[in-house]
Amino acid sequence: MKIFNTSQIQKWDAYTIKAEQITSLDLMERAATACFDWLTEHVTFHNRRICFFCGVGNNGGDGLVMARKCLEKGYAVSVYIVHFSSSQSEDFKKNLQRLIDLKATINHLVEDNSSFNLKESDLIIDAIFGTGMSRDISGFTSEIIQLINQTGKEVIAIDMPSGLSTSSLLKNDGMVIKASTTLTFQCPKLNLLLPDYFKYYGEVVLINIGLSESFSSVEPSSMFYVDANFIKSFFIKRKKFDHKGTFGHSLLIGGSFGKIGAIVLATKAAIGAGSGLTTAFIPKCGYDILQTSVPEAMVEIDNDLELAYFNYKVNPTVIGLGMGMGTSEKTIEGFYRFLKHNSTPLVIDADAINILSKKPSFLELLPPETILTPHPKELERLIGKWSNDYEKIDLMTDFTEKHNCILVNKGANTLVVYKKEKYFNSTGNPGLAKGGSGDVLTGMITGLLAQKYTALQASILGIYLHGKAADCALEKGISEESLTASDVIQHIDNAFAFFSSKTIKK
Ligand SMILES: NC(=O)C1=CN([C@@H]2O[C@H](COP(=O)(O)OP(=O)(O)OC[C@H]3O[C@@H](n4cnc5c(N)ncnc54)[C@H](OP(=O)(O)O)[C@@H]3O)[C@@H](O)[C@H]2O)[C@@H](O)CC1
Ligand SMILES: [K+]
Repeated sequence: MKIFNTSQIQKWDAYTIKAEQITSLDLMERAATACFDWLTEHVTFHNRRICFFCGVGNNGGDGLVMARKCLEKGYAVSVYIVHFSSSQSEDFKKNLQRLIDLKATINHLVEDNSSFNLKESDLIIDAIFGTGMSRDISGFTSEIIQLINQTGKEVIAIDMPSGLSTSSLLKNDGMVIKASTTLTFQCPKLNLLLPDYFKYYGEVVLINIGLSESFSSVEPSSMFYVDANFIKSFFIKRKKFDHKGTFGHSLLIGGSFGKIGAIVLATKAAIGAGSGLTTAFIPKCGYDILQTSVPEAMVEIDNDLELAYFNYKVNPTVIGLGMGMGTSEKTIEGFYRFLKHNSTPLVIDADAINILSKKPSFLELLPPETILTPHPKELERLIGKWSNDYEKIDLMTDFTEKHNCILVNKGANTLVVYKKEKYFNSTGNPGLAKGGSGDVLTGMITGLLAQKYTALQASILGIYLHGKAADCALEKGISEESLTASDVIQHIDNAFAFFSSKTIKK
């Protein structure tokens, strides 16, 4: 799914109105009804008042429609209009009149009369500003936002938490509604994916308001939300006469005394991701462990007791390396010699990334479109410090342009950056924040790259399936706390099933 900015969303809105021959008022009704439906499914109305804080633009209009629908159902409702401007949108005015016709009590908050009282059990709906928020909030509107935040009550934001723009740096930190849930329309917004603003947007729910799909297929964007439909657009299904040679040969290089587990996980994950043949190249101390724990893999060992010679004999399609590899002088020297002679596509993780950070001149030796999979600390060592998420994305962009590589920044909404293109993952859960998850991801991306996927596709498919496998594990009853990297490997099959399964009918 493409991620659009405010002006593109406004274009999309206008396009839908024209294509479907509906009015903007109809679209507002549709959007607010979808939010109301979500509320009725997810919120308890019993013994509870719903307090709508509405601006005077179309976001406020959405709030008014929702308030009307709540009143029609007999729910307890209070409406507060935040008069931040004397000009009101036409659709806001029409919906305000409809509420007045229903004899609803409307409270008007203005500069010199902006107080309100909330009760313990109140639920707040934030419909003050949506995508139209275009400048810093000041005066009594900012006081209202702060008062709402101070109540510490559950807040559901409509489209955007008021005060947060769709896709520009927040300059006035603190002047934004802190929502527990944000019901955003049609497509995710960049600021609803960035870790910096999580404290404002909380859980993000995409509300389909039926905007025209043909617009999003032609409107360009360099930012994408990686969901199931996106994966389907390039997923390769296996064919009857495919054989193991069709799916490449993955070589996983890594491991050191005490860290053989990392290479075991990566090797299993490459196999789980569909690699045709898989070899692990490790120090001798891991030989028995690998052969016993991954019988599907071939194993070769380094001439030294640690990884130093990189003297493997196989001829792989792709190499994934770094997991548990260590950063001793011998390993650094061996890695340098390896890079000098290697032309096989690479996926680089963990200690190999740390070596590249220490020896930036090695970066010139990477084959084109090498995939690097750093966690945030490794990323910082590689590209330098950033002071906000926008700066981080800029640094990642510059790095991938300079070195013609792909960066996979692991975390919630794992981000893949390839030059101007950015891909945010939609799958995964906090259970993945545990040692071993990264080794599994690198193994999976390596196994996918061994097949017929491009480096960018393998990265995107890898992050999606990795997160999906973790989600499937939770669906089977494993908790976020107890989820292990091995659980993720065990559920790769469930993750694939969304795209590749054939149901056998009896
Ligand atoms: N296609 C869709 O997705 C659909 C969207 N819909 C809904 O419409 C929402 C967008 O509505 P909107 O354009 O009227 O803007 P909104 O966010 O209500 O802001 C109101 C006005 O505030 C003003 N203003 C800005 N910053 C300010 C500030 N700091 N301090 C004071 N004033 C400030 C600014 O006016 P200005 O003063 O700049 O002329 C702006 O116009 C969207 O989020 C969604 O909820 C649905 O109804 C239908 C389908
Ligand atoms: K809002």
